[in-house]
Amino acid sequence: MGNFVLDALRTSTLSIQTSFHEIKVSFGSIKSLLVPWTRSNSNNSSPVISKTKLREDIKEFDESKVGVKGLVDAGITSIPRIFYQPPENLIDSRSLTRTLDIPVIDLAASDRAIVVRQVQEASSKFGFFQLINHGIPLCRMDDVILSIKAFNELETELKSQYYSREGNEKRVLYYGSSLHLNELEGASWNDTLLVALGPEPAESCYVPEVCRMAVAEWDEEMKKLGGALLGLMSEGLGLKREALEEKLCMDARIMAGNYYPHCPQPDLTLGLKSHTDPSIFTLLLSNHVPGLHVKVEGHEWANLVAHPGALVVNIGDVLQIISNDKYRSVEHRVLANSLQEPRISVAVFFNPANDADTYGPLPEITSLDEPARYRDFDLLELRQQMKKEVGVKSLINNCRIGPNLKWRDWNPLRLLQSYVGSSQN
Ligand SMILES: O=C(O)CCC(=O)C(=O)O
Ligand SMILES: [Fe+2]
Repeated sequence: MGNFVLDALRTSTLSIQTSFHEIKVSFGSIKSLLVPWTRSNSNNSSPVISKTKLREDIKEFDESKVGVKGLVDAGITSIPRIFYQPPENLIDSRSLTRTLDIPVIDLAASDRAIVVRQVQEASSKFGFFQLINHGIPLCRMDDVILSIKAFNELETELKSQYYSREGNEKRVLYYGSSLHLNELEGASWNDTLLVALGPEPAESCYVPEVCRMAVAEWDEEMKKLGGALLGLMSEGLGLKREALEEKLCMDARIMAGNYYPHCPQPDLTLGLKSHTDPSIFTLLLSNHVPGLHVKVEGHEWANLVAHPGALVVNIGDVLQIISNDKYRSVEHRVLANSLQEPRISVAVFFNPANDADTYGPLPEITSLDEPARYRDFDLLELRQQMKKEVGVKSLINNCRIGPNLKWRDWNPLRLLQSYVGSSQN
C-alpha cells in the first residue's frame, strides 16, 4: 500500500477492518501533499504533481474505501491533492454573496392553466424551479434525508462493505466517493450512494438496511410527483398531458443520496463539480445546509436557496433535446461545505426507459420554421454517456446538429416528420 492515505491522516492510528480487506493507517507527514495554493494565488500557479502520482493517489484513496467522510473522521486538516480543482473551477468570492430567486410553483393552486404556464416559463427561462404544496408529507422528506445521513455515518467498516464504484453485479447500486474520482483534474468532496429505483429496482438486499424503507417510500412519492410534473411540462409544450409520459416512459429512475461532509479547505475544491444532469428532469431535496450553486444566464454563478419544505426541480439534457431547446438544462455545482454539519441531498433522476425507441426533438413541436436542432439518440448512447464522467451538456453537445454533425447522423424520417408536422399546422 502506498502512502497517500497514510500521509493524509495525521495524528493517531486508525484501523479499519472490512470484509474485503484490512487497512491499517499509521501516520506520517502530510507536508508532501500540501502546497501553498489558495484562492488568492491560484491564478498564477497550480501545484506540480505528476499524473502518475495523482493516479496512484486516486487508486489508493479508492481502495481504502473510507470516502471523504472517512478522511474527515480521521481528523485531516488539509485536503489531499487529488481534490484540488484547477483554477478555472475555483469559486469566485463574489458569487458567494449572489442569490438566485427561482420561481416558486404552488402545485395546490386551483387554476391548472396558470400552473402549466408557470412550469413552462420556469423550465424555459431558468431551468430550475421549486415546488411547494406538492403533497409529500414533511415526515417523508425528513425520513429520507435522515436515512442517507444514517448510512453515511455508519461505522466505516460496515459502510465500506457497500463501497463499489462499478455497481454491484446487477449494476443497480453504487456507493463511492466523488463521481469524478477517475478524472485527473480534481475530485469532488462528497460521498454518494446511487440506487436504481426502476425499471428493475435494486434488489432490496443490496440497498443498505438503514435507508431501505425510507428510499422505497421516497420512490413512491417521486413516482406520483414526477408523473404529475411531466404532465404539466407536456401541456407547457402545447401537447396533451400524457404525451411526454408516453414517449419517454419515466420508469428508469435513479436516486443519488449525496453526503457533503465538512471540508477543511473549501476554497481549494468543490462539493460537486459543475455539470448538467443527463436526465429528463431531476427532483432534488436537501437539508438546510446550503451549497447548491447555479449558473445564471450562462455566465454568473449564484446560490440557490430553496424554501423549507420545497422540492427543487431542474431540467435535464434529455428534456432540452426532446423539447428542441424550449426547456433548458442549466449548469450547476455544489460548493465544498465549510460548515461542521454535513449537507445532505437526495436527487431523483427521471430517465427515459423505452429501450427500443430513439429520442430526439418531438415531431409535434418541430416544423420547417423550427427544425429539429438535434439528431436522435438511443438509450445505449444515453447510458454510455451516463457511465462517463459527469460533464456539462455532454449529451446536448453530442447530439446538436451543427457543422460537426456527420451526414449519417441525420435522420431522414425526422426531417419528413417535421415536414408533415408543419404542413398539417
Ligand atoms: O447536492 C445537490 O444539491 C445537487 C446534487 C446534484 O446536482 C446531482 O446529484 O446531480
Ligand atoms: Fe445535478
